Amino acid sequence: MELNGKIVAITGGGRGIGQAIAVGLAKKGAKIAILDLDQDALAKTKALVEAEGSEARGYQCNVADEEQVESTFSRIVADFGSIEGLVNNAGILRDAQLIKVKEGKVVKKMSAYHFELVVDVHMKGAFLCAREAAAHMVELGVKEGCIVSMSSIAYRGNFGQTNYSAAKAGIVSMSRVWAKELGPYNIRSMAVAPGTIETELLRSMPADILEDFAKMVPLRRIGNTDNIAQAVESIFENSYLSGDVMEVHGGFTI
Ligand SMILES: NC(=O)c1ccc[n+]([C@@H]2O[C@H](COP(=O)([O-])OP(=O)(O)OC[C@H]3O[C@@H](n4cnc5c(N)ncnc54)[C@H](O)[C@@H]3O)[C@@H](O)[C@H]2O)c1
Ligand SMILES: CC(C)C1=CC=C(C(=O)O)[C@@H](O)[C@H]1O
Repeated sequence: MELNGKIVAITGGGRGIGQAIAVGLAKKGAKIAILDLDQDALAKTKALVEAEGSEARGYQCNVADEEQVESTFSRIVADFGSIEGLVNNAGILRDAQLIKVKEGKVVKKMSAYHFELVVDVHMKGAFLCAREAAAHMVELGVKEGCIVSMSSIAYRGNFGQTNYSAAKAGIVSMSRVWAKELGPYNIRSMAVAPGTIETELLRSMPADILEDFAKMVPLRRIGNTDNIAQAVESIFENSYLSGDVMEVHGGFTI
Protein backbone atom coordinates (compact mmCIF):
# COMPACT_ATOMS: atom_id res chain seq x y z
CA MET A 1 0.00 0.00 0.00
CA GLU A 2 1.26 3.44 -0.89
CA LEU A 3 0.67 5.28 2.41
CA ASN A 4 0.56 8.82 1.07
CA GLY A 5 -3.00 10.17 1.50
CA LYS A 6 -4.36 6.98 3.10
CA ILE A 7 -6.53 7.13 6.26
CA VAL A 8 -5.26 4.97 9.12
CA ALA A 9 -6.94 4.55 12.54
CA ILE A 10 -4.62 3.74 15.44
CA THR A 11 -6.01 2.60 18.80
CA GLY A 12 -4.04 3.48 21.93
CA GLY A 13 -2.34 6.05 19.73
CA GLY A 14 -1.97 8.60 22.52
CA ARG A 15 1.43 7.45 23.71
CA GLY A 16 4.11 4.74 23.53
CA ILE A 17 4.14 2.35 20.59
CA GLY A 18 0.86 3.70 19.16
CA GLN A 19 2.22 7.25 19.12
CA ALA A 20 5.43 6.15 17.34
CA ILE A 21 3.32 4.31 14.74
CA ALA A 22 1.18 7.44 14.21
CA VAL A 23 4.26 9.62 13.65
CA GLY A 24 5.97 7.00 11.43
CA LEU A 25 2.90 6.59 9.18
CA ALA A 26 2.37 10.38 9.09
CA LYS A 27 5.96 10.83 7.83
CA LYS A 28 4.89 8.69 4.85
CA GLY A 29 1.86 10.95 4.24
CA ALA A 30 -0.88 8.91 5.93
CA LYS A 31 -3.72 10.79 7.65
CA ILE A 32 -4.24 9.53 11.17
CA ALA A 33 -7.37 8.91 13.28
CA ILE A 34 -6.08 8.49 16.83
CA LEU A 35 -8.26 6.55 19.30
CA ASP A 36 -7.49 6.59 23.01
CA LEU A 37 -9.10 6.90 26.44
CA ASP A 38 -6.86 9.82 27.36
CA GLN A 39 -7.82 13.26 25.95
CA ASP A 40 -4.46 14.92 26.72
CA ALA A 41 -2.58 12.06 25.08
CA LEU A 42 -4.78 12.39 21.98
CA ALA A 43 -3.88 16.08 21.71
CA LYS A 44 -0.13 15.31 22.03
CA THR A 45 -0.11 12.73 19.23
CA LYS A 46 -2.30 14.99 17.05
CA ALA A 47 0.29 17.78 17.40
CA LEU A 48 3.15 15.39 16.56
CA VAL A 49 1.37 14.12 13.42
CA GLU A 50 0.61 17.70 12.32
CA ALA A 51 4.28 18.63 12.89
CA GLU A 52 5.06 16.02 10.18
CA GLY A 53 2.82 17.98 7.80
CA SER A 54 -0.06 15.48 7.87
CA GLU A 55 -3.63 15.54 9.20
CA ALA A 56 -4.86 14.00 12.45
CA ARG A 57 -8.03 13.85 14.52
CA GLY A 58 -8.37 12.52 18.03
CA TYR A 59 -11.29 10.32 19.14
CA GLN A 60 -11.86 9.52 22.82
CA CYS A 61 -12.99 5.89 22.70
CA ASN A 62 -12.87 2.81 24.90
CA VAL A 63 -12.08 0.04 22.40
CA ALA A 64 -13.80 -2.55 24.62
CA ASP A 65 -17.17 -0.75 24.34
CA GLU A 66 -19.17 -1.84 21.28
CA GLU A 67 -21.33 1.29 20.98
CA GLN A 68 -18.34 3.62 21.34
CA VAL A 69 -16.37 1.70 18.71
CA GLU A 70 -19.29 1.65 16.24
CA SER A 71 -19.95 5.37 16.57
CA THR A 72 -16.24 6.27 16.49
CA PHE A 73 -15.59 4.43 13.22
CA SER A 74 -18.70 6.03 11.64
CA ARG A 75 -17.36 9.44 12.71
CA ILE A 76 -13.90 8.67 11.29
CA VAL A 77 -15.41 7.83 7.89
CA ALA A 78 -17.64 10.93 8.01
CA ASP A 79 -14.67 13.16 8.96
CA PHE A 80 -12.03 11.77 6.58
CA GLY A 81 -14.25 10.34 3.82
CA SER A 82 -12.60 6.89 3.91
CA ILE A 83 -10.55 4.41 5.93
CA GLU A 84 -7.85 2.15 4.48
CA GLY A 85 -5.90 1.09 7.55
CA LEU A 86 -6.29 0.05 11.18
CA VAL A 87 -3.66 -0.56 13.83
CA ASN A 88 -5.12 -2.39 16.86
CA ASN A 89 -2.65 -1.31 19.53
CA ALA A 90 -4.52 -0.25 22.71
CA GLY A 91 -3.46 -2.32 25.68
CA ILE A 92 -3.11 -2.70 29.43
CA LEU A 93 -1.29 -5.05 31.82
CA ARG A 94 -2.72 -6.62 34.98
CA ASP A 95 -0.01 -9.20 35.65
CA ALA A 96 -0.38 -11.86 38.35
CA GLN A 97 0.24 -15.56 38.74
CA LEU A 98 -2.74 -17.89 38.37
CA ILE A 99 -2.20 -18.80 42.02
CA LYS A 100 0.49 -17.60 44.41
CA VAL A 101 1.59 -20.18 46.95
CA LYS A 102 3.48 -19.58 50.23
CA GLU A 103 4.44 -22.46 52.49
CA GLY A 104 1.95 -24.77 50.81
CA LYS A 105 -0.95 -22.31 51.10
CA VAL A 106 -2.59 -20.36 48.27
CA VAL A 107 -2.21 -16.70 49.31
CA LYS A 108 -3.40 -15.00 46.12
CA LYS A 109 -5.29 -15.80 42.89
CA MET A 110 -5.54 -13.90 39.61
CA SER A 111 -8.94 -12.23 39.81
CA ALA A 112 -11.60 -13.00 37.23
CA TYR A 113 -12.08 -9.23 36.99
CA HIS A 114 -8.47 -8.70 35.85
CA PHE A 115 -8.70 -11.65 33.48
CA GLU A 116 -11.81 -10.20 31.82
CA LEU A 117 -10.47 -6.64 31.81
CA VAL A 118 -7.28 -7.58 29.93
CA VAL A 119 -9.08 -9.87 27.48
CA ASP A 120 -11.72 -7.17 26.89
CA VAL A 121 -9.27 -4.38 26.08
CA HIS A 122 -6.90 -6.43 23.90
CA MET A 123 -8.98 -9.14 22.29
CA LYS A 124 -12.55 -7.81 22.28
CA GLY A 125 -11.17 -4.35 21.47
CA ALA A 126 -9.22 -5.64 18.47
CA PHE A 127 -12.25 -7.68 17.35
CA LEU A 128 -14.66 -4.72 17.53
CA CYS A 129 -12.30 -2.27 15.80
CA ALA A 130 -11.38 -4.75 13.05
CA ARG A 131 -15.05 -5.55 12.47
CA GLU A 132 -16.04 -1.90 12.14
CA ALA A 133 -12.99 -0.92 10.05
CA ALA A 134 -13.46 -3.90 7.69
CA ALA A 135 -17.20 -3.22 7.32
CA HIS A 136 -16.52 0.38 6.27
CA MET A 137 -13.66 -0.64 3.95
CA VAL A 138 -15.87 -3.16 2.13
CA GLU A 139 -18.90 -0.85 1.88
CA LEU A 140 -16.72 2.03 0.68
CA GLY A 141 -15.13 -0.30 -1.90
CA VAL A 142 -11.56 0.67 -0.95
CA LYS A 143 -9.01 -0.77 -3.41
CA GLU A 144 -6.69 -2.00 -0.67
CA GLY A 145 -7.03 -2.28 3.10
CA CYS A 146 -4.68 -3.34 5.87
CA ILE A 147 -5.28 -4.32 9.52
CA VAL A 148 -2.27 -4.68 11.83
CA SER A 149 -2.92 -5.95 15.37
CA MET A 150 -0.43 -5.70 18.22
CA SER A 151 0.26 -9.03 19.86
CA SER A 152 3.34 -9.70 22.03
CA ILE A 153 5.92 -12.45 22.35
CA ALA A 154 3.88 -13.29 25.45
CA TYR A 155 1.40 -14.92 23.04
CA ARG A 156 3.46 -18.11 23.43
CA GLY A 157 2.63 -18.14 27.15
CA ASN A 158 4.55 -15.92 29.58
CA PHE A 159 4.95 -16.52 33.33
CA GLY A 160 2.65 -14.24 35.34
CA GLN A 161 0.55 -13.27 32.32
CA THR A 162 -2.34 -15.77 31.98
CA ASN A 163 -4.74 -12.98 31.00
CA TYR A 164 -2.32 -11.10 28.71
CA SER A 165 -0.88 -14.22 27.05
CA ALA A 166 -4.39 -15.50 26.30
CA ALA A 167 -5.45 -12.18 24.82
CA LYS A 168 -2.28 -11.85 22.71
CA ALA A 169 -2.63 -15.44 21.40
CA GLY A 170 -6.23 -14.61 20.50
CA ILE A 171 -5.01 -11.60 18.54
CA VAL A 172 -2.63 -13.81 16.49
CA SER A 173 -5.44 -16.28 15.73
CA MET A 174 -7.97 -13.59 14.85
CA SER A 175 -5.43 -11.92 12.54
CA ARG A 176 -5.07 -15.21 10.63
CA VAL A 177 -8.86 -15.60 10.39
CA TRP A 178 -9.27 -12.04 9.07
CA ALA A 179 -6.58 -12.61 6.42
CA LYS A 180 -8.66 -15.56 5.15
CA GLU A 181 -12.07 -13.87 5.36
CA LEU A 182 -11.06 -10.40 4.13
CA GLY A 183 -8.41 -11.37 1.56
CA PRO A 184 -10.99 -11.60 -1.26
CA TYR A 185 -11.70 -7.86 -0.67
CA ASN A 186 -7.95 -7.12 -0.88
CA ILE A 187 -7.84 -6.39 2.86
CA ARG A 188 -4.71 -7.81 4.48
CA SER A 189 -4.32 -8.71 8.15
CA MET A 190 -1.15 -9.23 10.16
CA ALA A 191 -0.17 -9.39 13.83
CA VAL A 192 3.03 -7.89 15.23
CA ALA A 193 4.59 -9.50 18.32
CA PRO A 194 7.08 -7.17 20.01
CA GLY A 195 9.50 -8.32 22.66
CA THR A 196 10.29 -5.95 25.50
CA ILE A 197 9.95 -2.34 24.35
CA GLU A 198 10.64 0.70 26.50
CA THR A 199 7.34 2.56 27.09
CA GLU A 200 5.36 3.72 30.12
CA LEU A 201 3.70 0.31 30.23
CA LEU A 202 7.12 -1.19 31.01
CA ARG A 203 8.41 1.75 33.08
CA SER A 204 5.79 0.76 35.67
CA MET A 205 7.97 -2.31 36.37
CA PRO A 206 10.85 -2.23 38.92
CA ALA A 207 14.24 -1.14 37.44
CA ASP A 208 16.01 -4.39 38.43
CA ILE A 209 13.39 -6.42 36.55
CA LEU A 210 13.87 -4.23 33.46
CA GLU A 211 17.66 -4.78 33.65
CA ASP A 212 17.06 -8.52 33.87
CA PHE A 213 14.82 -8.30 30.78
CA ALA A 214 17.64 -6.59 28.82
CA LYS A 215 20.15 -9.30 29.85
CA MET A 216 17.81 -11.99 28.46
CA VAL A 217 17.86 -10.42 24.97
CA PRO A 218 20.65 -11.66 22.64
CA LEU A 219 21.13 -8.03 21.47
CA ARG A 220 21.46 -7.09 25.20
CA ARG A 221 19.03 -4.20 24.98
CA ILE A 222 15.33 -3.48 25.27
CA GLY A 223 13.71 -2.36 22.03
CA ASN A 224 12.37 1.11 21.28
CA THR A 225 9.04 2.25 19.89
CA ASP A 226 10.54 3.12 16.48
CA ASN A 227 11.59 -0.53 16.06
CA ILE A 228 7.90 -1.47 16.18
CA ALA A 229 6.71 1.49 14.10
CA GLN A 230 9.13 0.41 11.33
CA ALA A 231 7.70 -3.13 11.40
CA VAL A 232 4.15 -1.78 11.08
CA GLU A 233 5.16 0.51 8.18
CA SER A 234 6.77 -2.41 6.35
CA ILE A 235 3.57 -4.45 6.70
CA PHE A 236 1.47 -1.59 5.27
CA GLU A 237 3.89 -1.19 2.36
CA ASN A 238 4.26 -4.87 1.40
CA SER A 239 1.11 -5.80 -0.53
CA TYR A 240 1.68 -9.57 -0.19
CA LEU A 241 2.15 -9.77 3.59
CA SER A 242 -0.95 -11.26 5.23
CA GLY A 243 -2.14 -13.96 7.62
CA ASP A 244 0.85 -14.25 9.92
CA VAL A 245 2.67 -12.75 12.88
CA MET A 246 5.83 -10.63 12.57
CA GLU A 247 7.97 -11.01 15.69
CA VAL A 248 10.26 -8.08 16.65
CA HIS A 249 12.27 -9.00 19.74
CA GLY A 250 16.04 -8.67 19.26
CA GLY A 251 16.36 -12.45 19.20
CA PHE A 252 14.62 -13.11 22.52
CA THR A 253 11.82 -15.65 22.34
CA ILE A 254 9.76 -17.22 25.09
N1 LIG B 1 5.88 -2.14 25.75
C1 LIG B 1 6.14 -3.42 25.51
O1 LIG B 1 7.17 -3.98 25.91
C2 LIG B 1 5.19 -4.24 24.69
C3 LIG B 1 5.61 -5.49 24.27
C4 LIG B 1 4.76 -6.26 23.49
C5 LIG B 1 3.51 -5.78 23.16
N2 LIG B 1 3.13 -4.57 23.58
C6 LIG B 1 1.80 -4.11 23.17
O2 LIG B 1 1.90 -2.89 22.44
C7 LIG B 1 0.73 -2.10 22.66
C8 LIG B 1 1.12 -0.71 23.13
O3 LIG B 1 1.86 -0.85 24.33
P1 LIG B 1 2.64 0.38 24.99
O4 LIG B 1 3.80 -0.20 25.69
O5 LIG B 1 2.82 1.47 24.00
O6 LIG B 1 1.55 0.80 26.10
P2 LIG B 1 1.21 2.22 26.75
O7 LIG B 1 0.58 1.89 28.07
O8 LIG B 1 2.37 3.14 26.72
O9 LIG B 1 0.08 2.77 25.77
C9 LIG B 1 -1.15 2.15 25.66
C10 LIG B 1 -2.18 3.16 25.20
O10 LIG B 1 -3.43 2.46 25.09
C11 LIG B 1 -4.44 3.30 25.66
N3 LIG B 1 -5.55 2.45 26.12
C12 LIG B 1 -5.53 1.58 27.17
N4 LIG B 1 -6.73 1.01 27.30
C13 LIG B 1 -7.53 1.53 26.31
C14 LIG B 1 -8.88 1.34 25.94
N5 LIG B 1 -9.69 0.51 26.61
N6 LIG B 1 -9.35 2.02 24.87
C15 LIG B 1 -8.56 2.87 24.19
N7 LIG B 1 -7.28 3.11 24.51
C16 LIG B 1 -6.77 2.44 25.57
C17 LIG B 1 -3.75 4.01 26.80
O11 LIG B 1 -4.47 5.17 27.20
C18 LIG B 1 -2.39 4.31 26.20
O12 LIG B 1 -2.37 5.56 25.54
C19 LIG B 1 -0.12 -2.88 23.68
O13 LIG B 1 -1.09 -3.64 22.98
C20 LIG B 1 0.89 -3.80 24.35
O14 LIG B 1 0.29 -4.96 24.86
C21 LIG B 1 3.94 -3.77 24.33
C1 LIG C 1 8.98 -11.77 28.55
C2 LIG C 1 8.93 -10.39 29.14
C3 LIG C 1 10.26 -9.72 28.92
C4 LIG C 1 7.82 -9.57 28.58
C5 LIG C 1 7.41 -9.74 27.32
C6 LIG C 1 6.36 -9.00 26.80
C7 LIG C 1 5.77 -8.02 27.48
C8 LIG C 1 4.68 -7.26 26.88
O1 LIG C 1 4.32 -6.20 27.41
O2 LIG C 1 4.13 -7.70 25.90
C9 LIG C 1 6.17 -7.65 28.84
O3 LIG C 1 5.01 -7.56 29.62
C10 LIG C 1 7.18 -8.62 29.49
O4 LIG C 1 6.52 -9.38 30.47
